[in-house]
Amino acid sequence: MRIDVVSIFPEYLAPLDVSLVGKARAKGLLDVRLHQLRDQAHDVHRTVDDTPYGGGPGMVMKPEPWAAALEAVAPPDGEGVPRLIVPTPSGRPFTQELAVELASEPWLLFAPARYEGIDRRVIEDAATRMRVDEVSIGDYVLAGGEVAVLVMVEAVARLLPGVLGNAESVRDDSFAPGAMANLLEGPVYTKPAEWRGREVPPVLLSGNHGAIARWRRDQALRRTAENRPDLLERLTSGDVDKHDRAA
Ligand SMILES: NC(=O)c1ccno1
Repeated sequence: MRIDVVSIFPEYLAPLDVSLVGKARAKGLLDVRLHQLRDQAHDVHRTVDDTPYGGGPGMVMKPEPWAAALEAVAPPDGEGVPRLIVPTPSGRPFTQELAVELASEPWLLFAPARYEGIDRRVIEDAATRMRVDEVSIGDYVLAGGEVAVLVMVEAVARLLPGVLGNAESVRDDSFAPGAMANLLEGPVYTKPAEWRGREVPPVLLSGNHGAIARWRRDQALRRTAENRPDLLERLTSGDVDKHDRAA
């Protein structure tokens, strides 16, 4: 997978050099390229923003530098077309399901905005050439989209074959498609079996895989009921025993 990020703060994406994503890049599983938006602003101050039409606070990111930056990354007559992801509080929710979908894309291009956002015409113009998703990582406002890019790149990269040491752990993720869809992951334990007077649940030491699986699902249902009752509403009645729902 190729990932391009255009930003006025490409240094904000430095964490993509370390840990899981850094190792994936070193293994050649991920090709991450960072681009400075200001390189496409040719006035003496390399200006990328201006006052908003219609008035109001803040500044809006100008269309010309962004259009030039996106076309420099993905020339209209070039080979292949990226999927453009624009982080914004007003976007569709970023979910594990969307992360799985994006992990199947060969090329993602992220356009994190600063200020009050990017002139709308940039999105409309790009949509004539590539798929554009405006995506929110949560119901809050950040100073810029770079942090959202870090979140999305990590969530997507860990799903790529060969990135995680144990591909099985993706299957049991919270929200993972399949058995865990709409369920939070339950508690986890490791050695020692007793620590500060607290014992590991005996079922986890039993070696009874069926009982362990049932216990884990029960714990997932309980944690979901406690922390995200809204998710339980999405589960079909067949998934959740009435007793568990009331738990
Ligand atoms: N909530 C978000 O995804 C976001 C992106 C930029 N600012 O906030």
